[in-house]
Amino acid sequence: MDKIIVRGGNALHGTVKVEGAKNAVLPILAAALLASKGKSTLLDVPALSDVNTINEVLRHLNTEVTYSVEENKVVIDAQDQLEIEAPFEYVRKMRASVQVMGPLLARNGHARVALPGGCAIGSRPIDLHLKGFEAMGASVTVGNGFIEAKVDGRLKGAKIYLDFPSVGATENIMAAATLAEGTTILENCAKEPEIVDMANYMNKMGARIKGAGTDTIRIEGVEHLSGATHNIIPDRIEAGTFMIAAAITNGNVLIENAVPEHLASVTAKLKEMGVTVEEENDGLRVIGQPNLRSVDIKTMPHPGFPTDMQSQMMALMLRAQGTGVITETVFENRFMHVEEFRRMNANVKIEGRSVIMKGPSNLQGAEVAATDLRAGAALILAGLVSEGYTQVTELKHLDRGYVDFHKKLVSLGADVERINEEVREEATVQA
Ligand SMILES: CC(=O)N[C@H]1[C@@H](OP(=O)(O)OP(=O)(O)OC[C@H]2O[C@@H](n3ccc(=O)[nH]c3=O)[C@H](O)[C@@H]2O)O[C@H](CO)[C@@H](O)[C@@H]1O
Ligand SMILES: C=C(OP(=O)(O)O)C(=O)O
Repeated sequence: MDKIIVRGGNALHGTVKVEGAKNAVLPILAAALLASKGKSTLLDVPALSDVNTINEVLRHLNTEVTYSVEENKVVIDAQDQLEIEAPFEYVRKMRASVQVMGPLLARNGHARVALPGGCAIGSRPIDLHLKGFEAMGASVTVGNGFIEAKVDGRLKGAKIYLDFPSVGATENIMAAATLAEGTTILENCAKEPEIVDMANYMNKMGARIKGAGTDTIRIEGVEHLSGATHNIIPDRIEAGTFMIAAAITNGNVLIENAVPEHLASVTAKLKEMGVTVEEENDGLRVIGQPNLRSVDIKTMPHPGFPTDMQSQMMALMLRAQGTGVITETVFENRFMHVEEFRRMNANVKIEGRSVIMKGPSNLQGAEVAATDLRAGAALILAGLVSEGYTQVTELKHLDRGYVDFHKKLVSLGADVERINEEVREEATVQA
């Protein structure tokens, strides 16, 4: 089992380059299933374990997927008749596998996807996705651990209002609607930059989508879509994580490829705390400052403060003066990292959906577990400013969303090492 060992104390300096966005590439790879003619070529694809998982799902569904990790490129040929089923072995590894449901239903008139179940951050139902498919004429049944959706002929365009601006539901319904008969109007939909990226890709395939990035999306269905070439947008959450790495260590880092508009809410909170954030031609420069002020933060759908930055921001807030409050409104249970922070001597407590921090905490190195993907990054960030050594385990979560996280930190001057415990034990036995 791998672990990352961090020795705190080094300020980070230099330039770090952001990869393509995990949350854009996953639904876009799923949408590649819509192309019954030609191949799709996706560029700037990050080398993440989640990308391997979705590629496996696509192969299982009878597409040909060629992945060149060195070139950050995936080519998908989905022209043959597709299979209909995404089994549990994939969905349990990665919930985003459910994003194949809309494209499969639209292309095959039939899709069977294993029920995703909950995960470390909450129960995460997909009722809104399913209501959307039903509104477009599909019949949806749940049984034996699967969700099955079927439609006779084509889906029908419909007016659909989402009770909550769910990212996944917006993407799944938008993809399904591209091949529906007539027009779909999706209201109160999610406005995340990844949705705009996915709509841009599908429009290149021949779809007719307008309004992505606003709260109403209008999709005029077409008869077929063709493969297209598309560059994935930069990962705003990876960028935000490195912004915090610079701020927390009192460093000075240029985060290359960061898109300022995608990070407006994160930048605003960092500035409110006293951190310097400057726009440069090729990204954002973050310059840490001593004596940070505590702030109050509420996670919200985009353009609000992203839930995927909540735990990293908590690491920074632990270092600020005074009382700060973070309220999580998007997921019901995204505070598993709080107990791990406490093991590092953090002064932090949970009250309902809020976490209250009285700072600054004198953080101490400890052995901690990455309870989810962003928690893993947040614990490493806290380790950068802790006394002594921090060991972070359960790195499979981190690898879902960060490419070479420890190597990038090392290139900025951090004292971070990734070790493989089994290899180390073997070496000890041999010695
Ligand atoms: C692969 C991907 O892009 N993942 C992102 C996506 O997840 P995901 O698409 O799963 O997130 P959603 O926006 O759908 O979920 C937000 C909230 O809505 C609830 N909900 C959602 C759908 C539904 O049918 N019913 C329902 O109740 C969820 O339980 C959750 O509490 O957006 C989240 C919110 O920005 C991010 O944290 C994830 O990183
Ligand atoms: C929660 C996240 O991702 P997923 O929806 O893939 O679990 C995340 O990226 O922080």
